[in-house]
Amino acid sequence: MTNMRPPSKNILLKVVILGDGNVGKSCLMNRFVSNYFDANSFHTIGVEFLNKDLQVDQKRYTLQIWDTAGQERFRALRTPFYRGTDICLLTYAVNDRQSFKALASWRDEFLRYYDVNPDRFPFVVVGTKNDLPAAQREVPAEEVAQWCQEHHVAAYIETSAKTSENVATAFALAVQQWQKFERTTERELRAQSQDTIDLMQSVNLNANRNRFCCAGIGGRPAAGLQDDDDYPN
Ligand SMILES: Nc1nc2c(ncn2[C@@H]2O[C@H](COP(=O)(O)OP(=O)(O)OP(=O)(O)O)[C@@H](O)[C@H]2O)c(=O)[nH]1
Repeated sequence: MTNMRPPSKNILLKVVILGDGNVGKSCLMNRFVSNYFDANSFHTIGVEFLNKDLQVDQKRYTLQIWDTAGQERFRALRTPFYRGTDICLLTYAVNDRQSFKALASWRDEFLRYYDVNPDRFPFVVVGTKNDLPAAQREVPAEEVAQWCQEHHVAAYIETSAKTSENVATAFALAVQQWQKFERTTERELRAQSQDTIDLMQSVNLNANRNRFCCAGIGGRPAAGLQDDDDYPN
């Protein structure tokens, strides 16, 4: 019995990373999963995924991280993988204004292929290449914060796959956003099931009333419905 492993209690979450080509999506994933940085990373073709276990707020998760190809010509290869996503990271590079401007179209593309309510889905904006000198920065943090506010994205973080700064924090933040929406959904489901129970109670009351009614019209009700107190012999 010593080699029996306890069942895994990890919650599996599918995380998709989107953003323009060259912003650093593959490097972000590789730094997080393998603690590795490739200064000559090649373009991704289609999608690639890696798993990584993570503990957030005393809960254990397995993140299934999908790194997608940012180049337009690979659109048809990446979009079939959007369905079933739990968390979407929208990435841009702090030294590439165009990649920041493209965030809205990445979000739109995601929503076109995975029909979820954008206001209730954990999108997280991730700035990459935060290690670059200030003189190369093309996207001020305040502008990103404003974009997030306008698009109802609650979380934004800048990272560097090169130095590791904020990489693990970005994924933990993303899980926390997921937890937030999950808790809201759970609360609503609980409230709904409470309503259902109340509804069932009123249905039962009606059922009792019908039973008396049937007895009055047609004599004795069917055997299964009879209550000895109500129908004395
Ligand atoms: N300075 C710096 N360079 C980075 C960082 N992350 C990635 N890079 C570089 O940016 C280039 C592109 O990185 P990738 O991770 O391949 O970019 P990608 O977004 O996956 O690109 P596609 O596969 O074409 O979508 C590579 O030369 C990386 O070395 C970073 O944090 N800092």
